[in-house]
Amino acid sequence: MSDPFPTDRTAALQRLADFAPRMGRDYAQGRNTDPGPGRRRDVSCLSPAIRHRLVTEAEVVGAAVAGPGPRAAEKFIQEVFWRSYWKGFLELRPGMWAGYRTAVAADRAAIRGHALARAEAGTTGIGCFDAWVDELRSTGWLHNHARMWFASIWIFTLKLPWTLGADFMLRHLRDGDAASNTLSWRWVAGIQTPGKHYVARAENIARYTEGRFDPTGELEEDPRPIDAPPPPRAGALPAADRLPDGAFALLLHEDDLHPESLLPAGARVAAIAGVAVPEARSDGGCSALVADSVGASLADGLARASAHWGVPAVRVGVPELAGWAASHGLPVVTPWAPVGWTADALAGAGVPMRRVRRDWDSACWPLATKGFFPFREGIPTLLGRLVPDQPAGQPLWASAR
Ligand SMILES: Cc1cc2nc3c(=O)[nH]c(=O)nc-3n(C[C@H](O)[C@H](O)[C@H](O)COP(=O)(O)OP(=O)(O)OC[C@H]3O[C@@H](n4cnc5c(N)ncnc54)[C@H](O)[C@@H]3O)c2cc1C
Repeated sequence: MSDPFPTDRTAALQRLADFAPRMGRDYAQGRNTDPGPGRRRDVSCLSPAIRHRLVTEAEVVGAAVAGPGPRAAEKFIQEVFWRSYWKGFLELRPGMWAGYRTAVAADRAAIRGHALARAEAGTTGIGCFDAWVDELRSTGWLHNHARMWFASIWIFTLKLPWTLGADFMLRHLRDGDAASNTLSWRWVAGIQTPGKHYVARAENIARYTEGRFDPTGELEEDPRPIDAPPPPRAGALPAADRLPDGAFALLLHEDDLHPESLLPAGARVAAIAGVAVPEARSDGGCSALVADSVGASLADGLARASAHWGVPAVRVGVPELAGWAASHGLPVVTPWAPVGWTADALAGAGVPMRRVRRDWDSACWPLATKGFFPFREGIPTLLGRLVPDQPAGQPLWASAR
């Protein structure tokens, strides 16, 4: 069977085109159901491609607008904006990522007994949970609803620290993302929206897995939310840099692999390199599947960039970056790496870089000051600004509902 998760832009665009007709009613009705690997038709499975920007959010939302239309595809469009919301939320509060990394290390050092090992090995005896561990390890992906159930069972039934669950998932996810993963785990635990936790219920799992699993009697269904301080207040989004007037060296990384649409026509790219450190996402590294998937996506980005600007492109390690930059003697330009392990690695590379940011991010991120629902009110305006070609006769949905 071909890989269900595209690692090159051509395959991702094909997947996008194939799924676009299902972004309306099919998605709205079927997105919560997980019929299992090989049988999913009502979700796009595009998250690794979007996470690396083999296809951009603007292209994905543009396909929904041009296909079923903004009203019919409202639910799908909102889900893509959840990603932008989470990215913005962390970008305005970078200390949450550093705090999470510290907490993972502390919780790992403090944990006693074998419960963590059983959870990570998928030998808890809870059939659905053990199957999701197996699926996560073998495919690098889980359906959104399964991620919610998984995190809830990890926290409230197995009573393991949420940080270690987030770390385990992140090591194995091909779409692994500092913002979406950390903040979704916080949300399930009830510390992102304080006091509101997500409780996995056997009846809900049986219904939305179409009877593949029925953990009746196996789950803690009346837990208290985790007690922790609320998220910090939002800070300001740092300004992005301007492109140099003359030639520059372009440094790509796993957070944005479509430089053809990031840089303006006429940009004078004279050298290209790419860096990927997926193993830096956790002190425990990442799975081989994740490393291969990220590496293949970066290789595709480098090959396209090389063809587009007509200069060679090489993959380099972080320790070689300073030498690569010095050998070209040009200013280094890089897509804005959002808060996470790549930004951490680039900041420690000792190379001055100009960080350029997409209009999408500059428009969305500053709005992530409060909860998603106030953010959602701004989506029609964002759509009008970021997805210009709205079909006639299909106005955006009304913002207040
Ligand atoms: C505990 C937990 C951890 C998660 N960790 C990650 C992660 O590390 N990386 C990641 O990309 N997503 C994460 N998600 C969000 C979501 O599960 C995946 O994005 C989604 O399952 C991807 O499937 P899809 O591509 O078929 O999405 P579709 O339903 O087809 O949606 C289209 C796109 O919208 C975005 N999207 C959809 N739902 C969400 C959501 N709830 N939050 C953020 N973006 C969303 C994704 O880019 C997705 O590809 C997590 C969710 C939970 C509950």
